[in-house]
This record gives sequence, structure tokens and C-alpha cells, in this order.
Amino acid sequence: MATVAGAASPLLLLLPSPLPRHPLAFPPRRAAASRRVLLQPPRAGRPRLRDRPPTPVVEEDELGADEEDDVTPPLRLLEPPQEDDPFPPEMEPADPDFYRIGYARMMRAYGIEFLEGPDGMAVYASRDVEPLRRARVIMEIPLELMLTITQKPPWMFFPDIIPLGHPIFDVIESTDPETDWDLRLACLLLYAFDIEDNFWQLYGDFLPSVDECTSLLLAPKEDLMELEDQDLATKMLKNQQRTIDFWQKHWHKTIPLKLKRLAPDHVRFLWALSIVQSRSVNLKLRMGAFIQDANVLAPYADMLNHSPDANCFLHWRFKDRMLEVMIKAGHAIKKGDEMTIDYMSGVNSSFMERYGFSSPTNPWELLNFSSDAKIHLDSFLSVFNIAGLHDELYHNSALTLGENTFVDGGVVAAARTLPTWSDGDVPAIPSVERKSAQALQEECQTMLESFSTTIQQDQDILDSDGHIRRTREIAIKYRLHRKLLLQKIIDALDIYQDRILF
Ligand SMILES: C[S@@+](CC[C@H](N)C(=O)[O-])C[C@H]1O[C@@H](n2cnc3c(N)ncnc32)[C@H](O)[C@@H]1O
Repeated sequence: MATVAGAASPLLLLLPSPLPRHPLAFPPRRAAASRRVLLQPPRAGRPRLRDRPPTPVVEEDELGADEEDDVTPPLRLLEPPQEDDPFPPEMEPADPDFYRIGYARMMRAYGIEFLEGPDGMAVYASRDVEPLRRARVIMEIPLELMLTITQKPPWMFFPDIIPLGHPIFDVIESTDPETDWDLRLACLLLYAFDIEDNFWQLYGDFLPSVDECTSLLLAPKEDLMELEDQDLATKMLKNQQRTIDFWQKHWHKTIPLKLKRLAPDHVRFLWALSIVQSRSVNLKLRMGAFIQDANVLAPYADMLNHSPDANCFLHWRFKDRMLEVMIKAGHAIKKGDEMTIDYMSGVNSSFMERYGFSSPTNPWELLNFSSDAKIHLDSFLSVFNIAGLHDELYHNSALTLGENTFVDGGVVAAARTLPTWSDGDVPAIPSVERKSAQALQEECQTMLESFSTTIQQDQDILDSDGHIRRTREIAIKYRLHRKLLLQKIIDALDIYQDRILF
């Protein structure tokens, strides 16, 4: 397995040498391909170019509740002392950490490695971690390595890399900060790529290329049709059009070269927007006395994949403006475990719209049943050892013994999406329950048959040796995942009928 450890760091280029080599440094651009060792062999026609180490909402400190969260250094401490204006003797020494801000701070990581996995680059534990009473930091990313744009006017971006008068400034200024956060961040990202030796110019080599990106913004119409979800396909076509309209409006023929070269064609802009949508996080930043909601691209943390049972979360450390990735308290980690965060609680179509992936075991997935049949909620939950209320259904897989791995996010989704009833202590009548379960199974079967392909046919397409475009692959997976969930619900209703108590 390839790790990024021991390679030369693009960060070093930003720093006055000599500096110690960072253990998590990425390989330089030219070496990237040769250092690659994959967990899975690369598929024909789609070489992975990267040894690369989100979008999720950051859990931030309760303001004022954290000991660390109290110092925003007063601005005057930023000013170098003037000869005729010495510091008054009573002035406190400045927090030395504050002066380390700038490109002098590097990303730090502990006990993890960045590896290629089945879902692209991902973060894995490089050692065991005992369950802890408190969350433990595994990555620290300083503010100055992140690209940040505030959501509300007066908008601010950070780092302040755009010189006054550069036309990209006006392009960003023309957007609506409330609705166009992604267009704005894409402009900032494209600009950062254009600055010689800027961190992002180097980090860009570790981002997925146009061919590797899973975003449906890059999907041709024929791939969108493979989704077999008209609503999602229409939405994505609209999103593509919005992006192309924006690009055409600002990248017309008469613009200066310094703007033109940022996105010479609309595909470049669509790609930048895909990167921003699939890798940014929302963050509350404290700017002096103000709290600002901001959209942020956080390098390295953006290599974390999603899981609804994530073992990590993101945390903004106000004191020294660090984004931390932390292991959740109480989680035991084994060497080789994937470290994940929870991007959001949403249905597969929402994940597809923003990130370009879906899951057959997404516990939040929903189906529309039209039948009047209902099964008894508590009986269904108790058969599968699921607890909780409708929006917080919970299955403790640690209690599941040995061979019984049937219960997964798909069964939790079944409990959430099946039409159910519950009436105080009124018990279920088994014969009525069985009839209802069968009616719901029939409806699932009808939904399955409404697709143009079967589960087997989809699997055959995905397993075939020929080259398959990334966006076609994820579109086929999306409809397959829906079918797998329908099949899972049918199987769960079989088990329910067998095990219902009377
Ligand atoms: C924030 S990035 C994570 C790093 C990414 N795997 C990479 O290769 O750079 C988000 C992207 O990772 C992939 N991804 C994340 N979580 C996933 C999951 N649970 N299943 C499949 N793909 C996932 C999707 O392509 C998504 O757009």
C-alpha cells in the first residue's frame, strides 16, 4: 500500500528552507504516479493519477464554552512595533502561536495514512487506538492552507490572494453570496491554481481529474438517463446549465488573458465546481467580534470519505484557527480501519446531487409506497433489534452475533420508509400483519419490475471488463442501489413474517 509518508512536501515550497520534512508530505507532482500502490488494481482505461490523501458541516465549539476558544488576538498586535511608538510596559506578550500563522504552519497528522481505496483516496488508521473518554485529534489543518469564502455580505475570502483590480474579483463580486457559494469558491479555487507555487497549485495534483470525478455535473445526458430517476436527471441538467450560463457570461471572448486562462473552457469550470461541491465544508468563523458562516475547502480533511456510522468528526479550533479532524470519544480504532466523517443525513439522490455516490445501505433512504397496507412499527423494530424514534433509528451491530449480519443500514431504511402503524399498547395481530407485509412485498416487486434492467444485468455491466465512464458507472450504481434496497425490504418482510410474535 502506498503511503504519502516520507515524500517531499509541496508545503515545503511555501516555507523558508531548511525545514524538517513533514511525515505526511505528499510526493511531488512528477513522482505521484510512480508512487501509487492501490488497494484495488486500477481499472482499465481509468488510471489513478494520485497518491492523494468534505462537505459536511463542522461541529464547532460552543462559543465561550471551550477553554481554548477565547482569544482572538487584538488587531493591534498584528502591527509591527514602531520605533517612536514602543509597546507600553503593561502590554501582554502576544500569543506566540499567532505569529506562527502564515505559511509557516503546516498540516499535521497523527496515526493515519492516505491510501487509494474502493471509493477513491481515503484516510486509514496506521495504528490501533483504544476507545477514549475524550475525542482525539488525528489531523490539524491551519486556516491559511484552506480556501474560505464567507456566505453573507460583506463577503470576505481567505487567504487574501486576489490582488485588487484582478477581474476574477469582479466575477466573484457579481454572484449572490446567499445562493452562489459554490460558484464563488470555484472562482477562488481556479484563481489559486493559477498562482505560481501556491499551495493549491500543488495540492491540485492530488484532486480527482475530470475523468476521475464522480460528480454528475460532468455527466453527459446519456449517463443521466442511466439513473432512471427523472427528477434527479432534470435537476442535474439544470445545475449543469446554471454552471455553463455562468461561465459563458464571464468567460466571453473579450476578457483579459489572466481571467481567460483560469477556465479556458466550460469543462474546466464544471470540474472546479464539482470539486468545490463535493469537498467543501461549512464552518462558523470568528472574525474579530463577528461570527461568519463560511464555505471552506480544507485540504487533507477533504480526503475523508462519508459514512453514516462515522468514527471521526471535524472541529474548528478558534484559538489558533485550526481545523481539527478528531476520532469520536468511545470509538476503538484498529490499524487499517477507514477513518470517515458523516457528510449529512440524506437520501441517495441528495448524495448523488452533491457528491456523486449512493449506497444500498443508506439508513436515510426513502421509497414512496402507495398501498394502504401498514405493518406494526414496534414489532418490526423488535424483530430486527432496532431501537429509537423514527428519525433516530439505531441498530447496535456490536450486539449482532456471528453469522447474523442481515441487519444493516438497508433494514434501518426499511423501518423508516415502510408504511407503519403504532397505537399505544395495542398489539399486532399476526394474520393481519402477514397480509400487510405481503401487500408491501408485492409493491416492492412492482417497483423492481419498473426498472429497465435487473439487479443481475446492472451487476454484469459494472463487472464487465470494458472501459466504463465514471459518471455512467455511478449512475448505474445509483439505480442498482435502489433495487438492492427494494430486494432487502422484500427479504426483511419475509423474516418479519417468520418471526412476528403472537
Ligand atoms: C470529500 S471527497 C473524499 C475523498 C475522495 N474519495 C477522493 O478520492 O479524493 C468526496 C468524494 O469521495 C467519494 N466518496 C466519499 N464517501 C463515499 C462513500 N461512502 N461511497 C462512495 N464514494 C464516496 C465520492 O466520490 C465523493 O464525491
